[in-house]
Amino acid sequence: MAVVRQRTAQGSNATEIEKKIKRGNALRQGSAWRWSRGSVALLLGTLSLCGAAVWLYVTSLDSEVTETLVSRSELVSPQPRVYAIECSEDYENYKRYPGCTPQKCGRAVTDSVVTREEAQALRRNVRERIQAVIAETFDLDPAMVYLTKPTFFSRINSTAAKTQHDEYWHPHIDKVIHKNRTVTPSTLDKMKRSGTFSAPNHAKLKVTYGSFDYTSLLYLSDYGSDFTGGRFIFMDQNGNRTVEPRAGRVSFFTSGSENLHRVERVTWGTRYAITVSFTCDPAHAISDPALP
Ligand SMILES: O=C(O)CCC(=O)C(=O)O
Ligand SMILES: [Fe+2]
Repeated sequence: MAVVRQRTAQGSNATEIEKKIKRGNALRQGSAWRWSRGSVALLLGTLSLCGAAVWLYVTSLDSEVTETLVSRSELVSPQPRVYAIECSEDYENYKRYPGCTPQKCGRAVTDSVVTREEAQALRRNVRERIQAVIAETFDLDPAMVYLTKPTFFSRINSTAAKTQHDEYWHPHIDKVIHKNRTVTPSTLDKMKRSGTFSAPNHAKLKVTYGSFDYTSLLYLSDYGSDFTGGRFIFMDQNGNRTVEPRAGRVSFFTSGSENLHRVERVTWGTRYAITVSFTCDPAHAISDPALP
């Protein structure tokens, strides 16, 4: 009897132990499951945080951009895409040259004047073709529109600017402003509204180039794949409008304060462009520079 009882006791002990083991296993499995679910959630949380940080970084590179006029991937051909805008009052302060001084103002972009291959090869006759498309777009006599200086090649990367002229990201207008005359009230108003007015900017506005009347830019590299940042930004009263560089793209505009602009800082890679400028004043005309 005693033996049986002992056996029974042993048997019931074994069952208890088995149960405990099973309970222990179940608990361990449960906590392992909870643990792995927790890790997945943590991983997902971290990934989404990283994603959000990257997105914030990319979008904050230039959060002022409100509209892209022409994106890198578009091909504007055969006709230029023209955005007409009202001419600023500046022109009233300058001598008017019939057949050249802007009567209609605006900005335009074309990918068909220079091919990507030609942009890469920097062919000589680029100037005539740009001059022709400007004359056609703004109803000018091409013979009355002269190449002027500076017409230059620019190479921009993310290294620090060496001189003030390398600080291409400041808002500016290309047409010269006489030393003792300040920008027109409407330009100032535009700058104040867009939050870009500051004393140094104001000073810079007085020291841009010579007597540009039409500015053109021939881009030699692609936004997004050759470099990041570096979009061209028109700073309008009601928002900013960008042109994304693309090899072979020619962007051109009247050089008055109707076209206040800047270039975003280049954050990666190298951006190549040629600024080709035109004047109406024969006194500021130059002959074709030899291209490299
Ligand atoms: O390179 C550009 O897109 C614009 C440069 C510019 O604004 C200028 O040369 O005045
Ligand atoms: Fe400019």
